Amino acid sequence: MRLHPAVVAHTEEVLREVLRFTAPADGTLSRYFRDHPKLGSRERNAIAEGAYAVLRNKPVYASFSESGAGPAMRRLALLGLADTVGVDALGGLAVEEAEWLKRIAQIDRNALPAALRSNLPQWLYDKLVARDGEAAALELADALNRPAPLDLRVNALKAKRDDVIAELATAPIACEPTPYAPLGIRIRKKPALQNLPLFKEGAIEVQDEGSQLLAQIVAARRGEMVADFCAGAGGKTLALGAAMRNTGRLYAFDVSEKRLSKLKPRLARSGLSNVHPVVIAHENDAKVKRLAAKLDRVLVDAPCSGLGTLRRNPDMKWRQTLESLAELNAKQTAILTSAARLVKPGGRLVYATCSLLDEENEAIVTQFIAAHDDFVLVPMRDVLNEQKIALEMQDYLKLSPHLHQTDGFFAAVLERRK
Ligand SMILES: C[S@@+](CC[C@H](N)C(=O)[O-])C[C@H]1O[C@@H](n2cnc3c(N)ncnc32)[C@H](O)[C@@H]1O
Repeated sequence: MRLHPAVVAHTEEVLREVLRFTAPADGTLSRYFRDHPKLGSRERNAIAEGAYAVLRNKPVYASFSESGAGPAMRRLALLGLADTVGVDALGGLAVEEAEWLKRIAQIDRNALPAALRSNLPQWLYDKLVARDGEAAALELADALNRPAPLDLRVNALKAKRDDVIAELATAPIACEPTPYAPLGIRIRKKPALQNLPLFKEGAIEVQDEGSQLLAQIVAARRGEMVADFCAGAGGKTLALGAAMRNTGRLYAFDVSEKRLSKLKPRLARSGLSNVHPVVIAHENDAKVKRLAAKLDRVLVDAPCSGLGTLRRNPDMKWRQTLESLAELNAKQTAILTSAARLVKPGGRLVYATCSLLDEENEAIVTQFIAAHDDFVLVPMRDVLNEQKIALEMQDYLKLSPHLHQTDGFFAAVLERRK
């Protein structure tokens, strides 16, 4: 069945806002749908998919839309929709539009110049090519430009992975265990989970496998004192709290009250009572300082460019610049330095980002170790061995979508000397 002809106009309208890049695209889309309550779920999906395709493929679409007729935004919307829902599903196309889309479909995209085909901003493409070479950079770009699957984490306090997979199968939701994370489940489609008893009862949470692995390498144990320094909406906090079997004390710090408030309903579902969310003014807040040298584990999931999550947030690549990167680097160093003070002798500090860039990752850690001789790097291969995770790594955890089918993540484990 064809989509309502208004879908193209809605996609055009939402793109006009999204492409200003003044706010995250997911928020803009949610607001748009709230303002247009009459749109059905099929239409909403098509509009969102179409708009995301434009964000993913903006440079290639811009070159395609040099041909064709009609308003530029409509051409972009048509390209996005044609690539996702397909031309045949689109209602209300003018004859010349349908013919133009057919001509575009014949173009061999692999024959386009490499930088254009990467669909990355030039500065980012140049950085990746300089580091990895053109072939690897293109492979990475290609994986980053595809939608991600939906990963779940099973809450070990409430269920077992095999039982959850069996229950999902009855829904019916086709899924499989994730290859590396012991509690992960991967779903290829995007079913609505909110109404499933498994979700309502807190047996499952949405969390990328890479993010689950980050929480696991923190290796928080029963009865320990732990801080998730940049907890946000608590994706990793929930995994840490469950790993601690709901014992000990887990502080969830963040400067954003709004983000931290999103942790509350998730905590209620999870059944965790060992988590203490604390809004802090900045990384040197007195609430942080009084925990100096008291904690067994501190996770710094630092604010970063988010370029490892382009599969889910394709607008990030257009919202980051070399200037914003430099600002982030200063913040990352400041937060890591302050969080380090909380670690007790023999305790561990984990620095993590969802960035793919060395300057937000290795460079921050190397600089930190050079300035703090009381911390030593624990090679990631040892940490992964301890945790029985079958991943080949050297000193650091470096996950990327083209190699591990996860979002891009980085992590380093540092131990405070006794
Ligand atoms: C990568 S996000 C955290 C995501 C979260 N850990 C999760 O797994 O869902 C980084 C977080 O750092 C927070 N942040 C920024 N500056 C901070 C600071 N100075 N101290 C603590 N948190 C900060 C941001 O508000 C944001 O929520």
